[in-house]
Amino acid sequence: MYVKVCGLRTEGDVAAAVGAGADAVGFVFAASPRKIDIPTARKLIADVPPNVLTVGVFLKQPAEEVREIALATGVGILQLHGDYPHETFAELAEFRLMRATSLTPETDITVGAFGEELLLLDSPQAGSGERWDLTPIASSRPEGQWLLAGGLNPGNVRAAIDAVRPWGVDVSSGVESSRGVKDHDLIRAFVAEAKRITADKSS
Ligand SMILES: O=C(O)c1ccccc1N[C@@H]1O[C@H](COP(=O)(O)O)[C@@H](O)[C@H]1O
Repeated sequence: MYVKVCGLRTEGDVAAAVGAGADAVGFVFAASPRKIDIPTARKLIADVPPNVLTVGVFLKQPAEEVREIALATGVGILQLHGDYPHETFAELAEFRLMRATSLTPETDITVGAFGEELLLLDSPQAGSGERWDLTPIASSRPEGQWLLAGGLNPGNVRAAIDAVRPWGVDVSSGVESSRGVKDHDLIRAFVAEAKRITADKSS
C-alpha cells in the first residue's frame, strides 16, 4: 500500500512521516492553514531521502505560478486540485503530475486521462477532513495508480482500503492534533495501519 502524508510544515513532521515509512510527503502551496513558504519547503524537500516522493499541492493556481513554485522548491510531483483543464496539464507536462479530483458522475476516473501519472480521488472539500461516499467506486474502481483521500485517519483507513482497494492512501487532517498541526504519533499509527493491511492481504 502506497502511503502519502500531506500538509507537512516542519523538520519534525517530515522526520515522523519518513521514519514511519511513508512513500510520499506533501507540502501545501495553496491557500490553507497548512500552507508552507517557499524557502522552508525548499529546505525540507532537499532533506527528504530520494526514495520518498515529495509532492507539491496546488488549488486553482495559474500554471505559471505552479511552475515557479515547482522550480523554486524542487518538489518531485505536482498535485493539481480544482479540475484543471487538459490544457493546463499539457502546459505543465515537463513535471510529474497528479490529478486530484472529487467523484461526480462526470468525473473521468481513468488514470492518465489528462496525462497525469497518478490520480487522487478526494472529498469535494480538499483538506477538510470530511469523508465522502465511497459506494460508487466500490463497484467501479479506477485501474492503476490511484490514491484515496478524504477524512482518513488511523481508525478508519483499514475499512476504507477494504471497501475500495485503492493503490494508495493519502491523509492530512486525520493525523493532526489541531488544524494544520501534525501529531507525530498519529502519523506513525496511520502509516502502520495502511502498511499492515498490505502485509495481511499478501500473506
Ligand atoms: O490540506 C489542505 O489544506 C489542502 C488545500 C488545498 C488543496 C488540497 C489540500 N489538501 C489535500 O487534501 C487531502 C487530505 O484530505 P484530509 O484532510 O485527509 O481529508 C490530501 O490530498 C491533501 O493534499
